[in-house]
Amino acid sequence: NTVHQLTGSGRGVLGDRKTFEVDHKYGKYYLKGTSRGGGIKTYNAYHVIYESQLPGTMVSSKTNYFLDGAAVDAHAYAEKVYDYFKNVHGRNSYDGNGAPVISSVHVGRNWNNAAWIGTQMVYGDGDGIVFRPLSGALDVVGHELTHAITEKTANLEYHNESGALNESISDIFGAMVDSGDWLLGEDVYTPKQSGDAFRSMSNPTQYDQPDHYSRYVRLPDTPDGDYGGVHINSGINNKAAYLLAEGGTHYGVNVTGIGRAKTAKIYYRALTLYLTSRSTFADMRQAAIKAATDLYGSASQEVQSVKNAYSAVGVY
Ligand SMILES: O=C(NO)[C@]12CC[C@H](CC1)C2
Ligand SMILES: [Ca+2]
Ligand SMILES: [Zn+2]
Repeated sequence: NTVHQLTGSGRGVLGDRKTFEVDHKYGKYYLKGTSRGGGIKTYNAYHVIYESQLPGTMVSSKTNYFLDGAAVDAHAYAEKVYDYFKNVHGRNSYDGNGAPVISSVHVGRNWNNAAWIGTQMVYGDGDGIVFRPLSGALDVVGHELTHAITEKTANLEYHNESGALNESISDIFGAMVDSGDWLLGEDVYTPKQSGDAFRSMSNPTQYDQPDHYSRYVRLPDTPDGDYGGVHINSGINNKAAYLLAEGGTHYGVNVTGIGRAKTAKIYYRALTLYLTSRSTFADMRQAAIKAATDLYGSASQEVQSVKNAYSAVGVY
């Protein structure tokens, strides 16, 4: 089915030039691609006050060159994340059935955050101190779209251990799509300070996350308690995933790395077939073992490494 793709271009948040699919109508170009599933569309929510006014106004330009860096990155990175899940995992959009991917940028006022709100992605501009516009990080876009996939599959409840797994799964696929490192948000975090990140999967403790179950942080299941510390305790499962891919010795336990690609396949299969809405960390260990067994056999190195990675972070 040859779809006539129109190509637009622009510079992203970091000033880097990129190209992406656009639409042309009534003499204007739009950030709307139709060749991926039900389409990828990017909106400007600058004037939006209430959530009911989302997504806002579809981003347009008189030419096929776009000047809004946050919009350029939200659109181009949504294409990359769509392509990753389609080409690597055979999944057609976040629902597996070609759901349109909708993003809004310039949401809120200097909002230091981004989110999947159940129907679309929303990105703040950041305050220029803590964050620059958050769609400028491919791992953030991957993180948010993975929340949508999780919601459509395991639907891990967003609190306590299942919520920490929900967060970790989003970090894992954010890191897989942004395949150069094990950091999260490094491209948009603290623009005035180089070399730091919002989270580290290779060394969660660097940004005050636990890297062992014995260090699990019990917090109230309230907004102020980060719903039981979902963005804190995700470090434990993040460390396990990092060890599974790269290997290492952690708290005296040796893990033989199996590489990023196999690690991604194990977590994708665990997420879509074995995890459920109330899965605990112990359930995560079993789901990963089952997925690795399906994929590589019960006597495989991959299965042994899954067991060792979870033992290394104190999850049995
Ligand atoms: O973890 C997150 N949301 O659940 C973050 C927080 C900062 C980045 C954008 C959104 C990641
Ligand atoms: Ca990264
Ligand atoms: Zn998240």
